[in-house]
Amino acid sequence: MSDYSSELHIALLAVQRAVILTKRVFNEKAKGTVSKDDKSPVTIGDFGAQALIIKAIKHAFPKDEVVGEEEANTLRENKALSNQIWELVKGTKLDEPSSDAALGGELESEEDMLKAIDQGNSKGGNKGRIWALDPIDGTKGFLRGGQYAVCLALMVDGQVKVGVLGCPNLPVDDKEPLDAKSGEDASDGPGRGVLIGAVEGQGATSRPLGTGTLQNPSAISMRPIQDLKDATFCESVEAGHSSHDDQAEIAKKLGITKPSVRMDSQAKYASIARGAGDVYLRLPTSKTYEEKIWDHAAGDLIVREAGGEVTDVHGNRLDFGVGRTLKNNKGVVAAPKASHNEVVEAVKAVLGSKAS
Ligand SMILES: Nc1ncnc2c1ncn2[C@@H]1O[C@H](COP(=O)(O)OS(=O)(=O)O)[C@@H](OP(=O)(O)O)[C@H]1O
Ligand SMILES: [Mg+2]
Repeated sequence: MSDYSSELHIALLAVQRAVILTKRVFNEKAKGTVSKDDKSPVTIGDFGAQALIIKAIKHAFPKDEVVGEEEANTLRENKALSNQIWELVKGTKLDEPSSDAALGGELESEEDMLKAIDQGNSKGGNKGRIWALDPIDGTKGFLRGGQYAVCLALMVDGQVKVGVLGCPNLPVDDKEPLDAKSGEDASDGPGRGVLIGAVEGQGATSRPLGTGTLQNPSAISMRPIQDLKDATFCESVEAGHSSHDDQAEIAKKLGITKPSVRMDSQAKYASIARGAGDVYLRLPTSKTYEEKIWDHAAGDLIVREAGGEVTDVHGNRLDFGVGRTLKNNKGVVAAPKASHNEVVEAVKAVLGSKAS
């Protein structure tokens, strides 16, 4: 039986390398959006980070498939854009040569970059080894200088086995509690950047985000919470992605008095997993939207390995084995194991009262 140590190692390094690129994109102000879709914009960093990570996975595990958020069609139709991304991607490497070599070194050409992006086209499913990749999750947060995450998870036969989240704008300190400002611009703050990982059955760990070597990991766990009324709960910044109104009503029902912490991306899963917050609520805003597996796979495992439970609004575990989306689930409820049931009951009560 695999202990997934080499998969975790490669995933941590690959995410580290991708973050070098996303930071360059941000700092060079080359962060303009490519897609006009207001709900989920795409930046040039999304394409570059996807290429770098897929190159690393395919080098280490050639037979594995990848479900990646982006595809290269737009770039093939827009040479200038493709070239702009290639100029950023080609110089991006880890500081430690042996770590970079473990990822297969640099992409060789612009065409190689486009091919790597398109290798994220797996249909997903419940057979074999499939990685779920979100090169920049929380793109709106990224653009604002707020929270974003580079997210990578390995699923085997539809079960998440390895999860990694690179959160460049979260504090390094696992115990720094969230406050109302945690989701705001943090791009230039000192002591920021954390890399979190988990392997099924082996717990979750964090270490500072580096640029080539992996520092010693610390075990992370959710905060023990005696009474839910003292909980800190996280939600999306975007009201279009999850229903702020329903979430406020649920919090009230649970007696939570602290204001919600709004932040973009899977930094929400990362934050509750390390005890900086307690509960993550993502209530559907539409009957038709299907959550994407790359927006949840790594966070789901990390929270569960840190002592939490993650389900949909009906209390069912998220099903990552049915394709590129979570079509069997609606919404997300993540909370410490001992309190999770109480949160789901409150969710059901609030949503149920609106059913008719
Ligand atoms: N309608 C709707 N409902 C739910 N979710 C949606 C919806 N539309 C988009 N998305 C996805 O939300 C991802 C980001 O979620 P966040 O909670 O971080 O929100 S946000 O960052 O504040 O936008 C975001 O991921 P990224 O595109 O990687 O940022 C989208 O995949
Ligand atoms: Mg996303």
